[in-house]
Amino acid sequence: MTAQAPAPRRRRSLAGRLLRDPQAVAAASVLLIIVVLGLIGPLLTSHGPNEASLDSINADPGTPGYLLGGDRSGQDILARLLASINTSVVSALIGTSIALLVGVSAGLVGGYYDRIRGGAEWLFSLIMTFPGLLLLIVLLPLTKGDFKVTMVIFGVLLSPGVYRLTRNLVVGVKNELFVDAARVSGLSDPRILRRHVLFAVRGPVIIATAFLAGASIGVQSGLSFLGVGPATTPSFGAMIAGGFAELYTEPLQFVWPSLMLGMMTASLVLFGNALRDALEGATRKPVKIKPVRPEPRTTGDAPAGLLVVEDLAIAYPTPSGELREVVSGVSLSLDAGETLGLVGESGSGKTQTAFAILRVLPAEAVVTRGSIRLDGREILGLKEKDMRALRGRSIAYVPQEPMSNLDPSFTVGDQLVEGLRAAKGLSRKEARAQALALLERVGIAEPERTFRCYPHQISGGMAQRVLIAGAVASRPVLLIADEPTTALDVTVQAEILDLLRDLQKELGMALLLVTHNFGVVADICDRISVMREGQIVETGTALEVFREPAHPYTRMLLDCVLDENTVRTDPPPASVPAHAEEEQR
Ligand SMILES: Nc1ncnc2c1ncn2[C@@H]1O[C@H](COP(=O)(O)OP(=O)(O)OP(=O)(O)O)[C@@H](O)[C@H]1O
Repeated sequence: MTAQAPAPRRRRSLAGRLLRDPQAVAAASVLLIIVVLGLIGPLLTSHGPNEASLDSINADPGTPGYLLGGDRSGQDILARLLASINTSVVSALIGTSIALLVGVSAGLVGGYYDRIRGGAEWLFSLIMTFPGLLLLIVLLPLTKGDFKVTMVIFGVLLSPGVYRLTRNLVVGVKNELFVDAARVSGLSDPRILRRHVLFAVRGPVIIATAFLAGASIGVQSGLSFLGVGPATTPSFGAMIAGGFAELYTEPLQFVWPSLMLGMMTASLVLFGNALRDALEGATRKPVKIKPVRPEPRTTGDAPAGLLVVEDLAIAYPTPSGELREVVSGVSLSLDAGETLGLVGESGSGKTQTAFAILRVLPAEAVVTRGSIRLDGREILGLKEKDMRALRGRSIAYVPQEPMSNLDPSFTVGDQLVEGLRAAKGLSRKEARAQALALLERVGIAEPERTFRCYPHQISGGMAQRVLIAGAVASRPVLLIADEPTTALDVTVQAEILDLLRDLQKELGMALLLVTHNFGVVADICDRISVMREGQIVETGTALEVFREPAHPYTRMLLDCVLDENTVRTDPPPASVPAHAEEEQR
């Protein structure tokens, strides 16, 4: 039986992903309708936005020729509203383009060339010190209140944010191998920047664009609300200011422009969020699965055992929103006091299976089907409170990287005592005595001294012994050890395996040993399950699997294990230096 590689899934285009997102579709539709209304504004109204008539001062909505009524200057509210859309759109286009042009170009160059970065940092820090809105008001004599010139300046004021975003992204990708490869292949720097670096950083910059557009519209409206700029420029801000004055008598004059401004900026922000999800991949809420109730055992052939995993499947959402299975239908069982080796190459899903049993999978992981029973009790679907009671008591865990699993801020003793008190409700004194006894039991020569040490003061092997001491403290029925020796010296590896085997016998624990190394399982495991691409391809007793591996993948893994026959026996060439010969011996 050979496991089939999953067929590659086609990745949807950005437009395709946006079209499937209701938020993106709704926000883009609202924006499109508003922009089109602005463009065809002259066709929808019989008056120009600046045309005033004494007869139409505060005209009621529905007055012939004044669908939304007249304002306090006798101007058509609808005509001004539609013309204000155009002012906003032009403001957004100018402000965003200038910010992107200045910020992205400087960010690309500043991020790529270290020698230019210092000057660029200084310049953009200087720009950031200017108080934006105030500066735009102070520059009024220069801009003559023209909103287009004002937006050019505002674009420059927005550029430091874009510069920093781009610079950080470029610094992150410029040492990637694909950029080195482009350099080695003889591409010029400008071409590398345009083709490889800009392409790699485009996502966050595109997302920022929607927010820059919203900011430009907001500032243009804010300035015209304050009366900066000629009254002949139709703007939501000026309309809101006018409506404010008539708030109590003609509240609708205030409502229309506020509503339109709110809809435009909210749609831009929502569209920006949808763009981010589409480009960077949204994190799905983890799907809660219903616990699989154990079937009543009428026939007696249902698998029994301390730990029974049946048809377990774990998946992760991909950026396109589809689920990718990393564990597909794993079944295994472990009796009390038994040792099962879960073996497979890197990425085969061993750790994911172990994490599912411990119920510590990342939040984005989705258990799509299956059942995990410990002593007949279904673990999937168990309340987190109940699961916490199991973890560290009935099920314990020994990790791969002992050093990174000890908190550097606390002594070894503090960490053991804390764990013991939480698990067994002991007094500080009792917990200390037990911790010292445990340290001695796991083979630490000077328990008192180690108890007072911080993690950086002990070796990796000692740290692993400390973690094993903590794991077995509450006499768990199941110990899961995930590559417990991978990070250790070869000599220490054997000692740690011996310790695990001794403790397992002494305490009668079941041991699930996750490893990629057949050598490790050879002398410690009763049974072996071989995993490949998320599936178990073979299970058997250690003897069966080593003597007669049934699956070609198992045979391949076994062939990778070095034995005496693979050691070179031919004499070293004459040119090998003496010290190298010494080492070979
Ligand atoms: N947070 C995650 N998001 C998406 N995929 C993940 C995540 N964590 C793990 N995977 C994927 O799950 C698959 C199985 O990973 P797992 O860590 O179980 O492998 P493993 O067999 O334990 O290998 P190793 O010995 O290298 O840890 C891998 O393809 C990995 O890329």
